[in-house]
Amino acid sequence: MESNGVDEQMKLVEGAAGYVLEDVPHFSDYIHDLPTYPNPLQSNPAYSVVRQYFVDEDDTVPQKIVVHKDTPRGTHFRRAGPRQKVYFKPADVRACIVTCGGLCPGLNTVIREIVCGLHFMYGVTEVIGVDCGFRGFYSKNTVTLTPKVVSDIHKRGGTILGTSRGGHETSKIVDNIQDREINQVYIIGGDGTQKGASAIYKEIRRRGLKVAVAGIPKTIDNDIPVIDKSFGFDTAVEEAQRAINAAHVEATSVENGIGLVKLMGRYSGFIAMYATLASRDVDCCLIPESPFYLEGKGGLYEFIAKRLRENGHMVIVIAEGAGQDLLAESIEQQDASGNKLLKDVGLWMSIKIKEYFAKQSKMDITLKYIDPTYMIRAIPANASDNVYSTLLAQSAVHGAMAGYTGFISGLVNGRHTYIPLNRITERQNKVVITDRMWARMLSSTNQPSFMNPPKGTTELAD
Ligand SMILES: Nc1ncnc2c1ncn2[C@@H]1O[C@H](COP(=O)(O)OP(=O)(O)OP(=O)(O)O)[C@@H](O)[C@H]1O
Ligand SMILES: O=P(O)(O)OC[C@H]1O[C@](O)(CO)[C@@H](O)[C@@H]1O
Ligand SMILES: [Mg+2]
Repeated sequence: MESNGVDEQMKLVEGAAGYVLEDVPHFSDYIHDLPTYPNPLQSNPAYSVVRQYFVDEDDTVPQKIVVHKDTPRGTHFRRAGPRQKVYFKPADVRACIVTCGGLCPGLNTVIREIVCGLHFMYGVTEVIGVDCGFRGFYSKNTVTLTPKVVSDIHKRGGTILGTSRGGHETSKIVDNIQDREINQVYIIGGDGTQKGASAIYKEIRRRGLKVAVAGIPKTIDNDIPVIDKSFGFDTAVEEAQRAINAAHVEATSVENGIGLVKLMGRYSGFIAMYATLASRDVDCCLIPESPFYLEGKGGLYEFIAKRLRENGHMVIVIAEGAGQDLLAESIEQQDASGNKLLKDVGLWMSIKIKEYFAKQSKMDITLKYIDPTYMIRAIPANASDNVYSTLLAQSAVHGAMAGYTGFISGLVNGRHTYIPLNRITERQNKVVITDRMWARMLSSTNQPSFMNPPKGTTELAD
């Protein structure tokens, strides 16, 4: 295999039969003659007995696992896990952890397992937590993190470090990293955060510092590409069921009852789609990727009337980013990170539906609007997300100790991998409405496809 490095962000290795490894940066790419040390896990009583515990340097994971006999082998990512050699003496490591962006179940588990992984697997004792996101590097104090401090934080929602949006000033952050003599930076956050991590990595590399930057992607919206799913997503979907159940109970307890539930999902409707598929009680699921309209043939009002005539009740799930184009207010607002601030489509829709049926006077409806938005992300991770978060954190620790940098720890086709930061920040993951999953969802609800809005439909311009 021959290295074909394109620039510091694209490190491609090509092999026979169209094999491509999208490799992650390593200290040795820009600092020469660094000493290495045997991995302390070799003498760890828990791990020393494991056969083949260390990952073979040549192990890679394919991005596409469905292939045809003549297709090229395609893109691969480096397999995560401990290496025989490490690039840090444990006593020299000074690590820091920061959490940014919105909350997500599992954040505390990731923090806990970075601290415990460094401590128990590698004998690293100096770990600090940065208070309240990126801006905490230069405007806040740090907290000392030990296994004792983090021992039961995985049972709590939120992040013990605090989080924030905005406030990313790359050179001030890197100055601070240098001043504090930090040499491993663990950055937990969504797409915005990982763009910030990428900027920090580039500046560190420009200054020629031996500082590893490891990202752990976090997003309940599941909007980060390449990875199978984000930690916390399953917990959020599970919690969303409780709101949908309540909406169903309310709707079935009255004549012509409608339960309307708004779920998170700014640009991607994964939570709404999976919660709908899981529940089987939902009659209509509306997401940002699939435009809809209210009036006329094939519209939402017509469908609601039909379902109420057939079943006497219905449940609608709407992702917060759906139908934003239909709302009247026009001034677009942004949060501190530059994300679009959404209008409350759930409240708007509940008013529109009530007004429509009141005007029609053919059917008396009772609509209950449930907005569990923050409840689905402010809870602790469920069991499977706890295990998943633990493995992501441990992979990040193994990668940083092995001298990798500018990478995220992510699951690809069920295998833990290291993915270059630029690969996950170049686009957002979205529900593809021409894929089978959306078709499965449509066939479970039997809702209209909203593909053919009648000409002159007022809601489209309303
Ligand atoms: N392009 C960028 N370059 C540098 N920093 C960025 C960039 N975009 C966002 N950030 C920083 O990353 C942090 C988090 O970003 P943001 O608020 O968008 O959340 P996020 O990580 O995308 O998580 P969520 O999915 O919850 O929105 C903020 O401090 C923000 O300033
Ligand atoms: O109100 P906040 O915390 O700024 O964030 C809300 C956004 O964060 C997310 O939960 C993503 O983390 C989105 O679903 C939501 O739009
Ligand atoms: Mg984001």
